[in-house]
Amino acid sequence: MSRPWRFVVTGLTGQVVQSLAVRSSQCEDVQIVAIGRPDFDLANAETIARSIETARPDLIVSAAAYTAVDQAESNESDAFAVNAEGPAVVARVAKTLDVPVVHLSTDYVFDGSKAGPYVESDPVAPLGVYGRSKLLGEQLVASSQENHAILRTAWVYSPFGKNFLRTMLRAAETRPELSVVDDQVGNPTSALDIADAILTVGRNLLGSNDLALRGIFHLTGRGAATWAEFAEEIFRVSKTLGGPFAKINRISTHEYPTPAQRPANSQLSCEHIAEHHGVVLPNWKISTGDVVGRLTR
Ligand SMILES: NC(=O)C1=CN([C@@H]2O[C@H](COP(=O)(O)OP(=O)(O)OC[C@H]3O[C@@H](n4cnc5c(N)ncnc54)[C@H](OP(=O)(O)O)[C@@H]3O)[C@@H](O)[C@H]2O)C=CC1
Ligand SMILES: Cc1cn([C@H]2C[C@H](O)[C@@H](COP(=O)(O)OP(=O)(O)O[C@H]3O[C@@H](C)C(=O)[C@@H](O)[C@H]3O)O2)c(=O)[nH]c1=O
Ligand SMILES: [Mg+2]
Repeated sequence: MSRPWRFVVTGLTGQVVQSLAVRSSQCEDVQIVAIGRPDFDLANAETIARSIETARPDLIVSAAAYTAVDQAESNESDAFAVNAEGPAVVARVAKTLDVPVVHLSTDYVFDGSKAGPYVESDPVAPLGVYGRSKLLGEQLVASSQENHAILRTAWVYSPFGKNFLRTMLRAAETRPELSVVDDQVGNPTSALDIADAILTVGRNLLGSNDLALRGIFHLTGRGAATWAEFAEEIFRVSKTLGGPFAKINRISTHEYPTPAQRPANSQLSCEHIAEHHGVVLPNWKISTGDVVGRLTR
């Protein structure tokens, strides 16, 4: 067999990076090489080219980001450096090396005013700094390296790092009831499923010059939920496994004030990636059960 493809992934401890390490260990044809701070710092452009070149990528997965949505409101220059200017440099290096880029983006590029699921061509109108910085990141990546796939995902959870699912399980260890917003609808997505999709999309980009494989794609778990419904499912499963449990009080957004405004509806339609890359993620309840199981075992 020929040597495995080297997928160089930005970030060391991120949910998607760690999930790629898990999933690639189950396949022979892809090796994951993670690069991160201090050697590779998106906020320090001089570190970017050298660390990518040293890692000798066949493909770059641009997964690192400033993901603290509320903090971004008061740290605009940091968010734009990490989510927009840094990824632009990454994409320019990819162009120089002639390797494809898979770049991750977010449902928060939309304002949530649409009635149904958003398609890739729907108008963007981010509500906050995080969404605006990620949108500029998409635009700079796309214009720097045409050989790209931008994957917009949403509501990412996993056994790793900081995410809503782990926040809920931890909170339930000390509190019998939790109040969670029930008027924001989206698509909870397991980072382990995202990792499987990135492996498939990456192989497709390396295997074909077809333009239909390039561009923006929505990539989320199947099915929609409110944050309160997501929390209830987390605890339904956790309870059956003898893990933490809390009763959910369904509240509205105005009862849970936050620095950043979030879209009321950020459901994404994933037909485009199904058609062109053959990628369909499991229903969010299936993967939520899997992740709660991994954490409660
Ligand atoms: N989390 C979510 O709910 C969603 C995420 N996304 C997008 O998916 C991608 C992956 O997200 P996720 O895995 O959850 O991210 P995490 O929040 O779990 O991790 C963020 C990663 O970014 C890295 N990072 C942050 N700042 C820098 C920097 N200055 N230089 C280098 N690396 C840096 C961190 O590095 P370190 O390891 O050093 O801490 C970490 O590895 C991101 O692009 C995000 O915008 C999209 C929709 C939803
Ligand atoms: C912890 C908590 C949150 N909430 C609300 C706040 C918010 O509206 C919603 C989710 O809160 P979080 O802070 O976990 O989620 P948030 O940081 O908004 O998550 C977003 O992260 C970025 C990176 C993305 O790209 C998005 O797709 C999305 O996943 O739940 C409650 O109502 N009760 C609670 O106890
Ligand atoms: Mg492998």
